[in-house]
Amino acid sequence: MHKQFKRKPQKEKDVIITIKRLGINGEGVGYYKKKIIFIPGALPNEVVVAKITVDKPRYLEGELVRIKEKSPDRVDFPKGVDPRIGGLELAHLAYPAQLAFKHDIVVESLRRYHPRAWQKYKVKPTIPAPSEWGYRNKAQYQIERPKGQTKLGLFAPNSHDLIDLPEMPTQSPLTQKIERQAKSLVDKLRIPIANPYRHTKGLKTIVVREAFASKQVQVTLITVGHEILRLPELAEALMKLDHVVSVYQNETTWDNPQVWGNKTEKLAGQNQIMEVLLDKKFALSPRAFFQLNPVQTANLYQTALKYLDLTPDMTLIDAYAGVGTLGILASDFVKQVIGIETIPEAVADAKHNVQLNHVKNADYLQGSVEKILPQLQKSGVPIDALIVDPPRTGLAKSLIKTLLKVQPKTFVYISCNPSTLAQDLVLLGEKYDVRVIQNVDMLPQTPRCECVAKLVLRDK
Ligand SMILES: C[S@@+](CC[C@H](N)C(=O)[O-])C[C@H]1O[C@@H](n2cnc3c(N)ncnc32)[C@H](O)[C@@H]1O
Repeated sequence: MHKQFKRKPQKEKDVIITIKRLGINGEGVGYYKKKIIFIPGALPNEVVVAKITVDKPRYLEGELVRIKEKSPDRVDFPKGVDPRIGGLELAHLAYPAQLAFKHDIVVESLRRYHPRAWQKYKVKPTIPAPSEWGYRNKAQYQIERPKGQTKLGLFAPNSHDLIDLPEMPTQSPLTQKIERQAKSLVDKLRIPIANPYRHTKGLKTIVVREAFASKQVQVTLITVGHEILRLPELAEALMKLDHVVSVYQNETTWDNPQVWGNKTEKLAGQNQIMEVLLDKKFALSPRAFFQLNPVQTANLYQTALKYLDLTPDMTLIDAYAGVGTLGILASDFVKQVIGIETIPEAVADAKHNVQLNHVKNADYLQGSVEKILPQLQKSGVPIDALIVDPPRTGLAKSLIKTLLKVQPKTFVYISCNPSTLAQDLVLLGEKYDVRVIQNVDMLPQTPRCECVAKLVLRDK
């Protein structure tokens, strides 16, 4: 008999762990036989029973079985909500402790990469979100039809389990309602659904975005393939729902690892939906980035504008501009704004938003900041003030080199990833000191951070 069959199956043993801290993904971190172990759902100072699920040379992963000693910061997970859903990693932690955790994550990132004089940085307490629940303006649900039954929802992490119409307490109620209604219409019209196993054409994802100020809703139907049976009828039916004013199709392919494909086409209604922030209007088309928590975005932008110390003689570069939000808000306080953004639709929205707000001193350029900023410098544009708001990957090394040459006098860095922020500050530390970092909680119940750092040129 093969050796494998002679051995008795080893029963997985439960282990007892004292949780020391939270990891960057919000999981409890402890040690078992000197090896680090990550246990989602466990909290600092708790003693828990866990089952080891992953055993790698450098770390372990465990599943929480039972809490032996409970943290005073533990709160009940929202009732009726599937705990496997992503985006609720901290929903079992009291909100003040979530804010403290987000502050500590920033300090830990600084400690890890130790940019010059980091101990002197003032890392301010996290600004709480006005609402801890119902704040998300966008729902992006996947669609499948196993055994003829339509399912629309979110995948449980690391699985092919699609949780159908999940109760999602951080999502705005209107976006959830439209997703539910969209599912019924897809079902009624028997719209073909893209099959992930057979790689067939059809509907793959339904994105619902709400502009909080106007209550206008835009629905984007992401499809594999272009010609999908009865899709125009679905668009018409969606337009009849309350609040829906715009329906688009975005086309993707099975080999695209991103949710969104490159081709976007309007099927019905308006081109954009209208959001309002700090008394300025922002028209949004489907692929343009917009913060997920519009109410808290006002606090984020006000912090950034305050740290910029703008004066009327300055030229401000709004780098990674999205639909032009920060530049348009800053335009009242400077001589000129130049925005830079890669996505053509976002640039078109930014230009449109400049006109909507009767702004006369702002223009938006399409392309990468890495390419366009050196061109602006060469053509003699004075780069007095700079705001960067990059994706999670942070700034490209080539851009940092350019910035160290250009040396804008006032410089604000908005970051959604404290780890890349700290790494970029190491390089920027050659010329810049950091005065203050303000964390703004954009996404309660998640471990995600958003920080605003104020950089000042060091006196030689
Ligand atoms: C985090 S969003 C910030 C958008 C905007 N500042 C806001 O607050 O709404 C980052 C934006 O940068 C754009 N982007 C990503 N890489 C870029 C690059 N290399 N150059 C210019 N824009 C880029 C993305 O398309 C996205 O709109």
